[in-house]
Amino acid sequence: MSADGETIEAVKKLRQNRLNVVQALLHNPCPVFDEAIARNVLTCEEYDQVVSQVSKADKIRQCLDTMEGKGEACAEIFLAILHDLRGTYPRLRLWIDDDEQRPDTCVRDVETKLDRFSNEKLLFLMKMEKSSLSEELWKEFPQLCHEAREAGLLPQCFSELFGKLIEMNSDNRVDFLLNLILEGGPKNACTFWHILESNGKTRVVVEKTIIKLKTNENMMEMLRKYVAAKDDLSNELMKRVKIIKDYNAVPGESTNLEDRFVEPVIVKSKSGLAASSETYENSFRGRDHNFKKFDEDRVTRDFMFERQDPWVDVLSHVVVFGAPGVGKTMFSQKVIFDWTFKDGKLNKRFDFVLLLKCRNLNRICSLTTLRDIVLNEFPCLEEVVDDLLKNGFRLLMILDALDEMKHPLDFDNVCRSPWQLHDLGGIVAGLLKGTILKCATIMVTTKLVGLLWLNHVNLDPKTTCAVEIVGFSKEETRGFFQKFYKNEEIAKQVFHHLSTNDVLSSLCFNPIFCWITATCLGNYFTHNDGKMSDLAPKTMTELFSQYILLHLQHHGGKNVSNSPDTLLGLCQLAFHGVKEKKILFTAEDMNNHGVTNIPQAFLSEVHQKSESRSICHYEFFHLTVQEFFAALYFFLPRCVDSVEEVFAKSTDADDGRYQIVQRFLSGLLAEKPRSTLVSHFESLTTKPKKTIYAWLKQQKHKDLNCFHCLYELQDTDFTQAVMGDVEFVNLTQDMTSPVDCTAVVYALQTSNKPVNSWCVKLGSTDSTQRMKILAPAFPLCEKLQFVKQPIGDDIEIFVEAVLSKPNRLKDLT
Ligand SMILES: Nc1ncnc2c1ncn2[C@@H]1O[C@H](COP(=O)(O)OP(=O)(O)OP(=O)(O)O)[C@@H](O)[C@H]1O
Repeated sequence: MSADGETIEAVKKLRQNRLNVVQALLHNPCPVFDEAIARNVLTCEEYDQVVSQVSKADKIRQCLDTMEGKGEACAEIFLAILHDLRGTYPRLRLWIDDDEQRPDTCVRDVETKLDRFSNEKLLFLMKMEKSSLSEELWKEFPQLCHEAREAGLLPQCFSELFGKLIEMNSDNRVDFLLNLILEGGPKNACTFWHILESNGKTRVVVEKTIIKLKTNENMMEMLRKYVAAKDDLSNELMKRVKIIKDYNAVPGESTNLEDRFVEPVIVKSKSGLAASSETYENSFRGRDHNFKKFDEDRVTRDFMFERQDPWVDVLSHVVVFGAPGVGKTMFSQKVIFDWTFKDGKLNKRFDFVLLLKCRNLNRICSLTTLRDIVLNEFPCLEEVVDDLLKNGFRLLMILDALDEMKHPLDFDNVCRSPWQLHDLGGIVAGLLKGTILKCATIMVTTKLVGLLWLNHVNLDPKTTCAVEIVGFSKEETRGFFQKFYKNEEIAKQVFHHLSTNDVLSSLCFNPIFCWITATCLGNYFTHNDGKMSDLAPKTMTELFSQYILLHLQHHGGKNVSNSPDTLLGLCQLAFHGVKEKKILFTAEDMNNHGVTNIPQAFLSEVHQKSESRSICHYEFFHLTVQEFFAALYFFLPRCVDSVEEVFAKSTDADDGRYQIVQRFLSGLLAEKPRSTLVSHFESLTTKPKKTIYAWLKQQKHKDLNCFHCLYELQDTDFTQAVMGDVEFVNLTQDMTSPVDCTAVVYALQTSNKPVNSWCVKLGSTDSTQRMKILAPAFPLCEKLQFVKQPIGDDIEIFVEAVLSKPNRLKDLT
């Protein structure tokens, strides 16, 4: 209330929103001034004073000062003017009441008509009219660029490149500008229409468009159909992606994507696709991920859909690749989920998103058209499909799991039109090559093997964004457990269990192993008394045995457990694969090993291109699973291969192919995994025991892998026996990861063996973590030497460990 009792709500509102008003009106405040004169709240003198200010911002401020100075009644009328003109200044809608009851008193004809259209319709209208707008606005281009900049409609990168932008002189310069405006989504399109309308030179273009709309029923109808189809598609996709089903879900059981999804580490591919595809061969190894090294190249989901070069019109390809189980499918689900939210960045960028799963496309065997494929998947697009597929502008087409595509991609005979009858291989090849939907963005997810297909496309690096999903770092793993258990306490306990066990936690960088670990460990931590937690899997073999059991109980594993022949064949296939460094198997391989009934719980289909056709291969859904089955093979009574081979090979220092198999072989001698597995398998022998024990004794731990085997074996007596004459002097020099440290410390602590001299190298990236793992073993040493690197910041951990129990330490350097 003011001193004379008058309420001062309107004045207060104007004052509070002063900055908002200035920003909203900035691109052209004149219509507001005109309306203020028309409604008698601004006199001619006051108007002269307003327009005599130098900048537009100061003109608006002067006008606001005048209104506030004239009191509540004037301020109320001024607020009403802003309300009536809210269509011209969309930013006003951020705070001004959008009260439909309030009658529009504005008399400005064209504007009222623009106001009748939703922002979405104005965006589609701009798209539809792009070519005629391009022609008619060519001359006004520099002025429009200025106005678009003032209204904040240009992407950030053009604040620096603005000088270059207004100098553009090409025929398609307006087209380019309109693309930039459209990139900002419906609100920006609406503001731009109003900019056109408020400029004397361009107003006629708006009027012409409105008249065209009024006289052309089809155009009006098309706008309506577009908006409706987009809504329908959005609802349909939301239904499909918001729920995920775990591998072991019982019928009816599901989880919300948002309740499970954790942002994985994604890095920009530096080497380019050709080089990355070559590394497929090398993917046979390489589990250790040091996430720190990815920090620099890490990218966000939004970044992937930004044009890398500001001057290109569209981003043509987004390629997302990564190891099996690393979360490529989950990622594309999340992209779609984000799009379904209005006002999100992706929703502004793309009007339509289509998801085609290559596995589903495999069902198509006859000639077809892209139009039919799309309609079959999304019948809700019936009314707009032809327009949509004309060139695909502002369309995101996602091809999920290209590696699973059965049809050969025919790059010599590509499809050239969405309406052309063609085989599927030619259609997908056309999408990748851009002979169809040339203005769309095609996103492909694939394992490395699928990148071989893309080598045929010569993707332009300026219009392509290639990224690799690397997996979860420690932070994401923690986040995953929190989401998975939905119980802070259990998540904490499991995470703690893992942080004291590098053997298991090192697996969790791959989301699928993170899920396996979470699935298997949960039961051990649900009881508050903590009694069960001691029984939780500690070794890789215990974890995998639990997981295999889980798969056999659910998820179609029954044909393995009910059929000893299938199991034997599967294990034999796995072993021969490891032996030949092979992870992809043909149908012939399957036959040769007697795997007639493909167990989908463990093997997935991959389609690899050869000269002119696509060959169907099978692979274990992860190499580690293959290695587990390879080890299991030697415990089956009908195994015909000799386990000696697995240990003989390890003398060749460069060949690590059997390392993990050796660990699983040792682990399968241990009691816990055997008792887990025995309920589902025909009896497991102990045939390999003699060879494994002999090898471990004879190696005397020259090979670091022996320590891992001892860890998996969990046999205290044997560990004590073999640790008798081990030389430690340079042992940690070979330790390449914290997991190695864990295995060595286990052996030392179990045997309680005094160590004469030990040279420790902590490494530069994870020295604290290594120090924490190794420290409990330091009291056993007489002479301890830290090479290349002093203890430094980790001194406290060191001191605490050494003083915590009687120690033999005499010499420390
Ligand atoms: N970002 C994530 N957040 C949470 N869980 C994830 C994530 N990514 C993957 N997962 C888990 O890992 C499992 C496998 O993921 P997904 O199927 O997406 O992998 P993929 O890379 O497509 O595998 P493949 O190459 O074998 O087809 C999912 O079912 C889920 O349990």
